Amino acid sequence: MKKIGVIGSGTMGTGIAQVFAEFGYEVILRDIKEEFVNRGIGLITKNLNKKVEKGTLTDLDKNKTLNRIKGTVNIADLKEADIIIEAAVENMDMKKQIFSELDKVCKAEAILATNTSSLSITEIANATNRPDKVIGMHFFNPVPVMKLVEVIKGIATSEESKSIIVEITKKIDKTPVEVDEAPGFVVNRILIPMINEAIGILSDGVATANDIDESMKLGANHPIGPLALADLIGNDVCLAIMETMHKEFGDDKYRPHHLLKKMVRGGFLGRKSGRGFYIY
Ligand SMILES: CC(=O)CC(=O)SCCNC(=O)CCNC(=O)[C@H](O)C(C)(C)COP(=O)(O)OP(=O)(O)OC[C@H]1O[C@@H](n2cnc3c(N)ncnc32)[C@H](O)[C@@H]1OP(=O)(O)O
Ligand SMILES: NC(=O)C1=CN([C@@H]2O[C@H](COP(=O)(O)OP(=O)(O)OC[C@H]3O[C@@H](n4cnc5c(N)ncnc54)[C@H](O)[C@@H]3O)[C@@H](O)[C@H]2O)C=CC1
Repeated sequence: MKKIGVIGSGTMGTGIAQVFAEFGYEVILRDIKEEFVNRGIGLITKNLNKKVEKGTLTDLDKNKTLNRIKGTVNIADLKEADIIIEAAVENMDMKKQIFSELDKVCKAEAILATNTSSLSITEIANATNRPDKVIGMHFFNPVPVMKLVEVIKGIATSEESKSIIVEITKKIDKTPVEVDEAPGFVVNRILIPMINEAIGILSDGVATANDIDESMKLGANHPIGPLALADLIGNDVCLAIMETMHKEFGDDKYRPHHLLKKMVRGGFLGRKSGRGFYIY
């Protein structure tokens, strides 16, 4: 069975690590600081404890799952991984830096996947000497619940790499959808401008945050409203996606709302910082 490396133990990296471990894969979870790694493993433990409380997981299986996850701050520990999934911050320069480091330490045959929400796979791949083995593997938040994985080939990604990612996506009980490289791919090109519009409605004083969210829940049957969703995703991530789409398409319909920028500048990032459109 393949060994999985995960880069970044934040919102997405912890979800990805948890799901692979639950399906029996050995996982190496890497972040830049010991405290971040521990926080990530703490989050996974909390999630698994909830399942034990609900009676959908035994204590024994919880411990087996946790034992399959090894935390590290040392990127060289990823040398044993067959597939590495990068889920660090949504910033092209950072991703290029990470992929160039991964290219040096990982096995020649290892596939380097990115969970980017909007960035060019081709550009990330160009930071490595193995662009045929670099691919987009875009999970959705919360990873343990959401079934979709967008699989995105860059200009040089091989069919073989794509097949391996499609296959492993099915093995963890997710549904892969093949998507051509384009800013924001499919889901985020629809979803994030909707969130941006909701922020505009809030800023215009048309309705309160609660009423905007209630409206979309009751009037459009969304599971949660757009502002609660922004808090779940992270306002920094939403802003980064809008900025990428704005820059890449050159179309002002993707201009990030100034209130979104203000929230991020103030550290109102959503659930992960304890405060966004709501307080947590
Ligand atoms: C930005 C990007 O690049 C891409 C993206 O991810 S965009 C964001 C995509 N995600 C969405 O749109 C999510 C929309 N929201 C939802 O689907 C739902 O609100 C939700 C699934 C998150 C929560 O569902 P809910 O009915 O509101 O709450 P709740 O009853 O507490 O949870 C439902 C189930 O999900 C589980 N769950 C909720 N949050 C979870 C989390 N963070 N981790 C693990 N499991 C979670 C709960 O444990 C519960 O499980 P059971 O059915 O086994 O009891
Ligand atoms: N939040 C969401 O709903 C979704 C986010 N994504 C994408 O996933 C990626 C991660 O997003 P989140 O988990 O939300 O971010 P986050 O901010 O919750 O976590 C990012 C983590 O990466 C770590 N990190 C930064 N540089 C690193 C490095 N060089 N090596 C290892 N770890 C490093 C940070 O310390 C942090 O713990 C981004 O590219 C984002 O666009 C994709 C789907 C959904």
